[in-house]
Amino acid sequence: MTNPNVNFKDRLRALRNLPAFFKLVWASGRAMMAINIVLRFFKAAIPFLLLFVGKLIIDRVVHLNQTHDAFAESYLWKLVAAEFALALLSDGLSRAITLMDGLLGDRFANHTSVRIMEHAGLLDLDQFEDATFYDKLERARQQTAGRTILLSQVMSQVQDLITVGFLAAGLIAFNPWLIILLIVAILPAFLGESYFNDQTYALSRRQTPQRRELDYLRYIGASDETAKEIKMFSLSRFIIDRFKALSDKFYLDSKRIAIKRSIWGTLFALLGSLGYYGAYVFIIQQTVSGALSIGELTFLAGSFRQLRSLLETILSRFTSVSQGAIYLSDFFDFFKIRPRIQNADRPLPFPDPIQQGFTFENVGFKYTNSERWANRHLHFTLHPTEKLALVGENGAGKSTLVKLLARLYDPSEGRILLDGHDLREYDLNDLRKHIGVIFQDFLRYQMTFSQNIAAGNIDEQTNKELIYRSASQSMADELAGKLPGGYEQMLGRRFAEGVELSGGEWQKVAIARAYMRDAQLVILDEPTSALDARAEFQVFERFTELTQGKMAVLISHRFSTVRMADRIIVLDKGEITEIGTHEELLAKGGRYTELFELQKMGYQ
Ligand SMILES: Nc1ncnc2c1ncn2[C@@H]1O[C@H](COP(=O)(O)OP(=O)(O)OP(=O)(O)O)[C@@H](O)[C@H]1O
Repeated sequence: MTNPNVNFKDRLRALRNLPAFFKLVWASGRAMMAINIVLRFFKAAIPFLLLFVGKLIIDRVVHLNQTHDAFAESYLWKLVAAEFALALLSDGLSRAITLMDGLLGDRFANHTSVRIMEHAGLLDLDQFEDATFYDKLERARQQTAGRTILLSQVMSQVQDLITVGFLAAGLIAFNPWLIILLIVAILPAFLGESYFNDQTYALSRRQTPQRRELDYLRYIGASDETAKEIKMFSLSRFIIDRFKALSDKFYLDSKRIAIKRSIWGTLFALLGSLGYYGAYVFIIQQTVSGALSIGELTFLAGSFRQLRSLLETILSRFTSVSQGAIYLSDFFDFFKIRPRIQNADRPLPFPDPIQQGFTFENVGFKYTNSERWANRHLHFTLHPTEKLALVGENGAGKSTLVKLLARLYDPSEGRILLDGHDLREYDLNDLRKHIGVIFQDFLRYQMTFSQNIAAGNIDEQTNKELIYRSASQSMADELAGKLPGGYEQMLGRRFAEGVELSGGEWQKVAIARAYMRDAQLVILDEPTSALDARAEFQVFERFTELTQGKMAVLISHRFSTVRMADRIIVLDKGEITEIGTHEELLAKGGRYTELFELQKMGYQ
């Protein structure tokens, strides 16, 4: 993790993110951004113009008090009309700017959310399993609202700087020392502000993992998916207590900084007021002595007051802009994460049909966050048209093996060949298209029955015939007949009118996904565990029939299913201990026989 302590230099450096940021904003709404800039430019000139016209009006009034000049009077009313017009314009511009900011902000938020999802879609499975990565993803995601605010902050900053330019020009024309007095009065407040922002940022970074935990607790504490278990185990209190302990700590840490900040802020504001009144006294003295007109007095006092508040706003906004820019680093850092599993420079097309099969050559694999080998010394070939079953106790490495086969991970040692070429040489998209996998923890999409099946090959989502056929092949079609909405029935409980399915029913729906694509290799990683013995037998019998001429890998703990395979691999602690047909393995009297006998006993 990067150092959570930031200093002024880091802040300035973070501003370098702004051009890339504005490029993104520009991409999400060109016309809106251009209009916004023009509006803000006009708005920037108005405070100066108002003060200036005000000065002219007062001087004219004073002049009229002394001489009754009809021409001067009509000029006075023109000035008043101009000031009124300026006030109206200012109001109109403010509203238009707020509207543009809001609309542009919404577009930008949508645009970046899409970019985050697109990028996340490219990343590797093991990157999602890494906590540091998750923190980055979380920060990138979380600050969507912050980035929208940053957008209008930067725009306002530029606008205010232009206004300062106008006002300062007027002030300098009168007395440049007033500007220096102004800066001296404001600087301490700025430094204090920036110090406390650094503290807040460091705190919020330190708290990211805990915030994730809080979100998680909030989720398991109150969600449709968790309610059943939480109730039965009476876990509610446990979760609430954990949530409270964490959130109280959060609160105390933030409170400490907020109090310190408020005390110092008051002191610094006092300094600012001293500076202002010093200048005010000076201007009054000059007016009394006759060096300035009353109009000039109001103009200068007004300019000084507005400059002070503008500069304070600009300086404190600088800390929040740079703060936002630092958060932007997190955002851009997320986009810098590159998937390790990538296409070769000149990728090979997936062989169609496969000639020699998949060969594991001394393949070993360790998960990034683990020291243990999940698979080791894997040596075997999966031949074309062969049905292979994987058997082993929990944690033996069966799922890992199939994830390697589908190239969700690359081996840590050894290699996997497909028709004599390393799997890494093939086009990834092509590979994924030709391999169909249904995992034990397949997703239960809170979508319609039909969409749940189409998920297996989303390009064919409108191909009703294919969807019906796949459902019938996995025996999910009987279920559709019973649902009130048929194939268009919403599944799950999250959305209105959704119907929840039983575990086994969900599994049949998931298996239908495997039939949606014409894959050359189909992997079923135990998606049948919730089916009753007869249903599982039927599902696999059909599966074997329907995938004739194709390669398949099956994982199941039921031997009635396993024995349907042409060959069986027995895994133990990640390594292959036996390999052969059901009969060969039984004849051997080894681990397979032992597991087989155990299960037989269970059925007696
Ligand atoms: N994402 C992961 N990160 C770290 N370790 C993991 C991960 N997934 C699995 N493992 C570890 O790798 C080993 C093999 O797990 P795998 O899921 O391949 O076993 P399995 O044979 O499929 O088990 P089961 O029959 O319970 O599904 C286990 O020790 C497990 O703890």
